[in-house]
Parts: sequence; structure tokens; C-alpha cells
Amino acid sequence: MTVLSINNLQVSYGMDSHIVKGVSFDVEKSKTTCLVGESGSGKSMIANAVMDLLPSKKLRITGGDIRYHDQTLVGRPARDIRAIRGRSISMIFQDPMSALNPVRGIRTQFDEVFSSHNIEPEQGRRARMLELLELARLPNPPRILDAYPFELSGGQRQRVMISMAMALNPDVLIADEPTTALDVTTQAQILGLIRDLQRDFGTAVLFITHDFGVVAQIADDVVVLRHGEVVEHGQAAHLLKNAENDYTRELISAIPNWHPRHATPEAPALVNAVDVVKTFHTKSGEVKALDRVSLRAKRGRQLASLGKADRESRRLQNALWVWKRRMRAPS
Ligand SMILES: Nc1ncnc2c1ncn2[C@@H]1O[C@H](COP(=O)(O)OP(=O)(O)OP(=O)(O)O)[C@@H](O)[C@H]1O
Repeated sequence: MTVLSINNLQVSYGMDSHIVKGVSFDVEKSKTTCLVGESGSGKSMIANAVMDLLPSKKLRITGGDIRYHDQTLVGRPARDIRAIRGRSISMIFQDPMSALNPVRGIRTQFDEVFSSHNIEPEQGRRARMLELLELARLPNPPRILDAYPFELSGGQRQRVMISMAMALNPDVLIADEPTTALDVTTQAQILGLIRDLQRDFGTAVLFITHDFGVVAQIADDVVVLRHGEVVEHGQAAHLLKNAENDYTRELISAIPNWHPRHATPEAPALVNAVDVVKTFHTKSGEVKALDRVSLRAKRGRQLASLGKADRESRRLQNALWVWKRRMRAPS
């Protein structure tokens, strides 16, 4: 079911500088649609247009439509659509520090999420906040609630943002490069969290990234954007194997250790070792194996990047091979 529909959207700066040039795609319930393209291609501008957060008065939607279910979001007074933006459609950003207020505690900011939409959770606000923080797999939720953003790690801040974004049970979660500033292990965990939340709650996710490695890990559908235009669009598993556009192929070829056979429905995540570790964990629950493989994977990647591929790297390859057999992925 289509939840969010972007139809021939045009965003312009001033009168004649077109930044988004007639972009169309749909975001489906329970699916992740990745909007991918190089820096400056207009990805954030599309997300900001959906959220009515265009960063300058000179930037305007000059054509097309954005529909949430059967309602248009374009050209309606802000108060009419406040219940949709921020409530039914929520957003997380690359830098949670810029979205969180640095001088206010997490609890106060969480409170504002409920107050701004006049929502009183059945079980009470505090209980709901703790539940949401736990859902985002934050250790010791009561401590997090009493903390200020600067007292948390980058990964913890992003988890707090995700729990706030999920607080009102949105139909659509827009994630604008939420893992770019994180180390690879935390990145894999956050991607796993978003994927799990989406599966558990049936949320439609619009995920913005410049990294096709991330696309390969989480996307159901992909929209490839260049210079404000869609150059290719399709199902991730198909497109990763059969990209027609040169630019898409270029982006895919930048994925480390990529081979088209990785783009199978059974093993969409076989891109980097860290993600393999995550999948290992979710499918089999072998936490010890997860740690060992994780360390080996990291070491192997470091050595490979230094041009010193050696026994460690071979062991890493071996771990991947074992994983593939377990997942019964084609080799
Ligand atoms: N505040 C602004 N005023 C005018 N033009 C802007 C503004 N912000 C961005 N742009 C322009 O809009 C275009 C698209 O920017 P956008 O931020 O959407 O790109 P992006 O694909 O999200 O890139 P990145 O991954 O670097 O964030 C760029 O050419 C940029 O120069």
C-alpha cells in the first residue's frame, strides 16, 4: 500500500534555479525506499519538502505534489497538516545534536513530542518514554531520560532520536543519512534497529543515503537521484544486479567487496563484514560468534585498507563463507 507519494515534484531556488526537477516515486507501507545519490543531488531537499522544512524562504515547491495516503501536503496551510507532519510522518537526521536541544534534558525534549501533538499515552508519559528508549535498545533507560544530549555517545543520541521519532507511531519514518557520522559497528546496529522497527511496526521508511553499501543492506526499493532527477528506480535486489544506468553502476561499484551474487533476497546484507555480523546475530543469536567475527572483520578490513591483506583477511573470508553456508545463500 502506498503511504507517501511524490509526484513530479519540483523544488526551486528563486525563480529559475531548479534543484529538484520533476521527481516521482512512492513509499510503501512496511518497506524501505532508499533515495540514493551523490552529495548535492537533492536528496535532503526532497525530504525537507515533505516535512515542510525547506531551509530558506527562497526555496519553494514550484511544481508537482506530495501525497500522504489520499491527502495532498502541498499548498495547504501549516496548521491543517501539522497532524500529519511530525506525527504521521517523522524524521531523523544525520546529526542528532543539531536536532536535539543541547541545553535541555532528554525527558523535557521527549515531553515536547507528546505536548506538541496533544498526545497522552495510555500508560502515562514516563512509562511510554522508557518503553520507547528500551525499544531503541538503549541501556538503562531511566538514566538516559535524566541525561543531557552531551552526556550521551553519538550512537545513543541517534537511538534517542529514533525513539522520539517513533513515539507517535508514525506511518512514515524519513531517515536522512542517520548513520553517516557513526563508526561502522554503530552504523550497522542503527541500520539493524531501523530495519527491526520497520518490520515490527509496519512503518514505511524513506532512507536517504549516498552509500550504495547501505542501500544493499536495507533497501526494498531504490530511487537513484542525480542533479535533482531520477536516473533509475526499482526493486533493490533487481537493481543491484541489473542496473542499467552508468551512474547507478558507478555507485554500486563503489561498494567494498561487492559482487552481484550478493544481491539475493536471502542475503541482501552480504556487503561488509560488520553487517554479516549483525545478521549472524539476529538469525542465530550467537552473540559470542558475533563478537569474534566482528573483531576479525574489523582487523581484516584495516589490514586490507593498508594493503596488508594476510592471514587475518583470509580468516575473514572464511568467516564470510561459513556465514553464507549457514544462510544457504548461493555462493
Ligand atoms: N539553503 C539552501 N539554499 C539554496 N540552495 C541550497 C540550500 N541548501 C542546499 N542547496 C542546494 O540544493 C542542492 C541539493 O542539496 P541537498 O542538500 O538536497 O543535496 P543532498 O543530495 O542531500 O546532498 P548531501 O548528501 O550533501 O546532503 C545543492 O545543489 C545545494 O547547493
